[in-house]
Formats: sequence, structure tokens, C-alpha cells
Amino acid sequence: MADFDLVVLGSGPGGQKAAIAAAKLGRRVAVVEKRHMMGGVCINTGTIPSKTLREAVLYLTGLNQRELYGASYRVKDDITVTDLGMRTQHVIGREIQVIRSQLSRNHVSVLQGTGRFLDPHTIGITDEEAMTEETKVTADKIVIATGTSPARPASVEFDGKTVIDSDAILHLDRVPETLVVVGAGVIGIEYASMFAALGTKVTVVERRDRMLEFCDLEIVEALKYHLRDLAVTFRFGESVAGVERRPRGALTLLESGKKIPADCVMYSAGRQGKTAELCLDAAGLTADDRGRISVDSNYATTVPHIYAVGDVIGFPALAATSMEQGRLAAQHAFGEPAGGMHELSPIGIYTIPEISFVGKSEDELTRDKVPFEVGISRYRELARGQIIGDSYGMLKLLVSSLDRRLLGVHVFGTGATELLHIGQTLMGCGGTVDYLVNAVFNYPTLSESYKVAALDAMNKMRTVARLASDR
Ligand SMILES: Cc1cc2nc3c(=O)[nH]c(=O)nc-3n(C[C@H](O)[C@H](O)[C@H](O)COP(=O)(O)OP(=O)(O)OC[C@H]3O[C@@H](n4cnc5c(N)ncnc54)[C@H](O)[C@@H]3O)c2cc1C
Ligand SMILES: NC(=O)c1ccc[n+]([C@@H]2O[C@H](COP(=O)([O-])OP(=O)(O)OC[C@H]3O[C@@H](n4cnc5c(N)ncnc54)[C@H](O)[C@@H]3O)[C@@H](O)[C@H]2O)c1
Repeated sequence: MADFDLVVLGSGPGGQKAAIAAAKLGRRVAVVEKRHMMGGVCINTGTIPSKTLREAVLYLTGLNQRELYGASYRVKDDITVTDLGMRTQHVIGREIQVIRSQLSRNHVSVLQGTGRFLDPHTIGITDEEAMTEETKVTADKIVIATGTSPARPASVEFDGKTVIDSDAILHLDRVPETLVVVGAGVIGIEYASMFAALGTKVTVVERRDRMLEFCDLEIVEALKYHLRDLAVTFRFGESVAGVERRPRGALTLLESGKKIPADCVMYSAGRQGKTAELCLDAAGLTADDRGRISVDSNYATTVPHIYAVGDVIGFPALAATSMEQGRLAAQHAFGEPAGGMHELSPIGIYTIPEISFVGKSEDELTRDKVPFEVGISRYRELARGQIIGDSYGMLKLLVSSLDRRLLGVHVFGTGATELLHIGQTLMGCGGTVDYLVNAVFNYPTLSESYKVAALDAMNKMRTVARLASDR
């Protein structure tokens, strides 16, 4: 008999949920993780620290209150990295406790160290910090949930201070006056907006012609306007050729010949799957050149008892989807029926202001020749918008002109990532815009924006219907 029914490599969102799902099915489960990384990238270097930092920035700068109390409003004048780090460390500590407690009350063993395959059913574990010999465990099923780390171009010398990646940005010794962000993916833009809010002069360099190309264009334009207002400079269609470290900062050299001086340069130009240490060949597996493992629709690899979930399998690489992949993989591994991943996956981008959407964009519907009507609600016309001082927020509904179902919801502004779930639920239940037209919402709320946008869409559809019926 194997030591465990399931061994999970990695304790990030995917690994945790795989472990707990299997434990709930009465299986003997172990999770392998390095001592200092319980909770994964999500808790230690990624989602949670970045979202907590954002909250600290919003609170201390008083940015969201300035519309009401004036442009000079601040909670604290000189915001230091200690002010920012305190909140982040507090939340990380609490979250690690929550995860440890959940694993322990579900009788999941935590094996400290780095795991690697010795054969398809045996994992070797080395605890570098305890400097003990490699131990071995066997398992019937294995889930790889080892995530990613920031991709570092070989030509760039990272020093953790002047030239950094998104892990090191959490450990800066001061808030830089100037910052270059290389790569306008989600990580780059979220940090660009946080530092801009702190007063740092940020330049974003992005190889592509636009940013966040999977988002609604109108909303990305609104975000760019806001970031430019916070002194962010965008260099789209430009690539970084190299970075020169100097005693008082760094020069970022662009392929076009431009040189951008800054106190600090942060690379957020993609991530690399953490598979190099896994000795995948011992299990009969391979990874692609970005360290990613391919899986089928049940998250099984080409070796049927080995599954892979989370960032290590690539797109969409979100904490939210990783958790669900972990749960589904464990259900499948132990023959428990489970639906597939729901097709309606929301996206939340925690820029300042935040963005969230679900379903189709206007561009996608137009490309696919699906007729739709747009209903818009602007926060400045909602009483709650006035009360909280958000004059820029908006909610946009895309409604099918054929059967009035919701096809997409796009939100920009305060609470976007929370508000979105009302639309997601309605879409998931196949609801139409009529539900929102007829529903009564609490007043004054931002949720009321659904009713306002629904009425807008309905009015437009009625105008089309009236004109069409004119003889
Ligand atoms: C800056 C940043 C901000 C983000 N913000 C968001 C957000 O707002 N919302 C969102 O949904 N997602 C966000 N993400 C993405 C999210 O963090 C990831 O999608 C999620 O953490 C992936 O989960 P995972 O299960 O793949 O494991 P990860 O969280 O990547 O953790 C993998 C774990 O595996 C461990 N490991 C690696 N190799 C081994 C080995 N050989 N043996 C044992 N253990 C090993 C690692 O130590 C690590 O702890 C963000 C990411 C970053 C970097
Ligand atoms: N709120 C969220 O859900 C959230 C937040 C942060 C991260 N994430 C996840 O983390 C993952 C990684 O994010 P990311 O932003 O690092 O990667 P990414 O791959 O999304 O973006 C990297 C960007 O860098 C650009 N780039 C690469 N090399 C360049 C160069 N030399 N010069 C200029 N531009 C260059 C690329 O064109 C690309 O747009 C994403 O898949 C995302 O889903 C999610």
C-alpha cells in the first residue's frame, strides 16, 4: 500500500483545494511545501500581498476621498515602506494560519521541503532549511501545483533593489520617486497604479500596441486616462533592450534608442512554470519551454494518475481558477462526479480604479456577428456614487437583441470586482435583462447600477423595435 492516496506538490490555491477535496472524500493526503512558502505564491508574494498593499495605499493616500475633501487630502504625509509592509505582513501571517488550520483539521499532512519525482509513484523531499537527507513518500495519485516564478531575462542583472521583479517589489527599502515597469500585463499595471497613487512617477514600457487587450476597450481607455492623470507615462509598441545599473538608479534602454532614468526598474514581463526542480522525466512527463505542463479537460497529464493544476498549466493563471482546478482534479482522481470548469469565469483586475468583467466583450460579439444592445450606468448618477465620491465608475451590460439574455458585464470603479458577481449569477442562471428592469435594489447602493443599465438597454431596444415597426 502507498504511503498516501494523494500527494500534492505545492500549497498554493490549486494544491490546497486538491488536498482538501481529497481529504473530504476520506483519502489520506499530504501536501509538500517549502517551510517559508505555505499558501504559495498567492499568499506570500502574489495575490494577497499585492491586494493588501493596494488597500494600504488607498487608505494612507486618501486618494478615494479627495473628490470630497480636496486634492490635498492625505491620511499620512510621508508614507514609508514600513507603513505599507505592516499591513501586508499582518494579513499574510493571518492567512497562513487559516491555511494551516484548514489542512490540519482535515487531517492533511504537511511535508516540509521541495519535492521531486523519483519514479511515477514516488516523491523525494528535501528540506533545505533543516539540511536533512532526502525522504521518500509513495502515492497512488499525485497533483502537481507548483505554480510559477517571475521570468527573468538572462541579459538583465537583477539585484533586488534597483532592478527587481514583482517578488522583490514587496521588499523595497523606500518608495521610489521614479519607477520603470517593464510589461503592461496585469501585474505590471496593478503595481504601476499603486506606485502612481503613492506619488511615484511611473513609466510603463510594453512591447504590444495596447494593454489588457482581453478587456473592454472603453474601460481600458478610462483606466489609461486615470493613470495618466496620476503622472504615468506609457510607452506602447516599445521593447526594453537592456537595463544599466548605476550608483543612483538605473537606465532602461529601449530598442528605439530612448533611455529612461529611474530609481528602480520592475520587470513584470511574464512568468515561468516551476517545473525545473521536479525531475519530470522520472515520471515520464515533460514541460514546454515556459515550464508549463499540458493536461486534459480533467487536469490529468499524459501519465493518468498524475494531475497538474494552477499556474503551472498556464492560462488563465488566476488564484480563483486554480482553486477550482484543484478541486476538480481531486474529484476526478477519486472517481467522484464533478462538472467541468464553469464557462463563465470572471476577471478582476485590481488597478486603481479596479476593473472586472464576465462574458463577452463588445469586440468579440461584433466579430462573431451577434447583435447586442449596450446599457450603461454611471456612478456619478447614482446616489451611492455621490456619497462615496466616485464620479468615474461605470457599469456596462451587453444584452442580446435576439433573446434579451445578458451576454457580458463590464464594471470600472469602486467595488467592481464585487459588483460583477450579481451579473455573473444572472448570466449563469440564463437570466434576461427583464429581471434587472423589474427588480428592486437597495437604495442608495452601487448595485442599483444594474437596474439603471438594464433600463438604458431596454429603452434602446424599445426605440429600435418602434422604428422597425413603423410603416
Ligand atoms: C503579483 C501577483 C498578483 C496576483 N494577483 C491576483 C489576483 O488579484 N487574483 C487572482 O485570481 N490571481 C492573482 N495572481 C495569480 C495567483 O497568485 C496565481 O494564479 C495562484 O497563486 C496560482 O496558484 P497555484 O495553485 O498554481 O500555486 P502558487 O500560488 O503559484 O504556489 C505554488 C507553490 O508550489 C510550491 N512549489 C514549487 N515547486 C515545488 C516543489 N518542487 N515541491 C514542493 N512545492 C513546490 C511553491 O513554493 C509555491 O508555494 C497574482 C499573481 C501575482 C504574482
Ligand atoms: N488581478 C488578477 O487577476 C491578476 C493580477 C496579477 C497577476 N495575475 C496573473 O499573473 C500572470 C502573470 O502576469 P504578468 O503581468 O507578469 O504577465 P503577462 O504575460 O500577462 O504580461 C507580460 C507583458 O509584458 C510584455 N513584455 C514582455 N517582454 C517585454 C519587454 N522586453 N519589453 C516590453 N514589454 C515586454 C508582454 O508583451 C506582456 O504584455 C497573468 O497570467 C495573470 O493572469 C492576475
